[in-house]
Amino acid sequence: MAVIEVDALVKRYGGLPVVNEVSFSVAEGEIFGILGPNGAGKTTTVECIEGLRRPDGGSVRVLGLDPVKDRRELSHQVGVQLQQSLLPENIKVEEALQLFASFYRSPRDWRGLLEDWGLADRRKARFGALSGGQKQRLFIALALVGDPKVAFLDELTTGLDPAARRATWELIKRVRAAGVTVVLVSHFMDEVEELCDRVAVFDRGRIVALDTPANLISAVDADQHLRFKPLAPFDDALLTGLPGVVSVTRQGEQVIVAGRGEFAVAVTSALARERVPVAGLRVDQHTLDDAFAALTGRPFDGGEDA
Ligand SMILES: Nc1ncnc2c1ncn2[C@@H]1O[C@H](COP(=O)(O)OP(=O)(O)OP(=O)(O)O)[C@@H](O)[C@H]1O
Repeated sequence: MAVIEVDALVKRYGGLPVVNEVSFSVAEGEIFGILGPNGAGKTTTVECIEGLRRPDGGSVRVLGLDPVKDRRELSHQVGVQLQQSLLPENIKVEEALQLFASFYRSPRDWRGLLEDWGLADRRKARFGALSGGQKQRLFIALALVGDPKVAFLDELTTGLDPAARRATWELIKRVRAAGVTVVLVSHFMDEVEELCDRVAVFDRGRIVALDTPANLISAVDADQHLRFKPLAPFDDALLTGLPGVVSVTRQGEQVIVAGRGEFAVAVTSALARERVPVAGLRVDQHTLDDAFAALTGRPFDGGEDA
């Protein structure tokens, strides 16, 4: 069942479309990623889905309801991650959770959320005294306190260190495992690759691709690179004629083989056959960054001010 259906959504500012004929649907239980550089129209799209903005064209349905007309009803079924500025500095962690729980018809037990999100020992702390990671976890807990069917999370791990990011990702997987559909707006390719079942890549108000991260990456039609340090001499001609090999270059002690398809297997087999031992063998895998560049013709530059 589609939890969210967006059909030919248009939103204009000053007559110019910033969201232009965007269509997609999100299935129940998915983690759906919305990825794109600054100004691509991600937030505007999500705000139309949340009922915060009125579309200029197209239609949006969330759990079968109209987000603008049925906003009141939907507010009980949808959780939205707040932006920092919306909580007073001196509110205590437990007060914030209690307050938000009071907005909902059938909230979750906020004490359980304190435990889940590693905030139990900070329950009496004031918001302003929390670390960046604790604030971020509190925002996610607040988005979940209404026991929503759908949660919108925006820039989930901004400002977190690598360990805290990983921990947050594991918790988001648990949120999904508990049956919540998650829409994740992100600048971070690694986060999207790790978490999202499918991702819509936004660019200049349009969706330029929508697929699983793996499919987006494997669709990149560009050379891959295999690098290694040979521990015995060999003639480059051994590799240049192999299937999929595009070029063989040397950089100091390193050999770099550019190729496509199954070329890496052919290269390593040929080296083994000729008894050329190698060290430091690695393939530079394509990433979502490469997929974005291939789709738009520009490098992805959205991470800078994320
Ligand atoms: N209220 C508004 N009035 C006029 N223009 C707006 C308004 N809100 C957004 N825009 C413009 O619409 C475009 C899309 O903005 P949006 O915030 O949706 O992009 P985004 O992909 O979420 O970017 P970011 O990652 O920076 O948040 C931008 O050019 C932005 O300047």
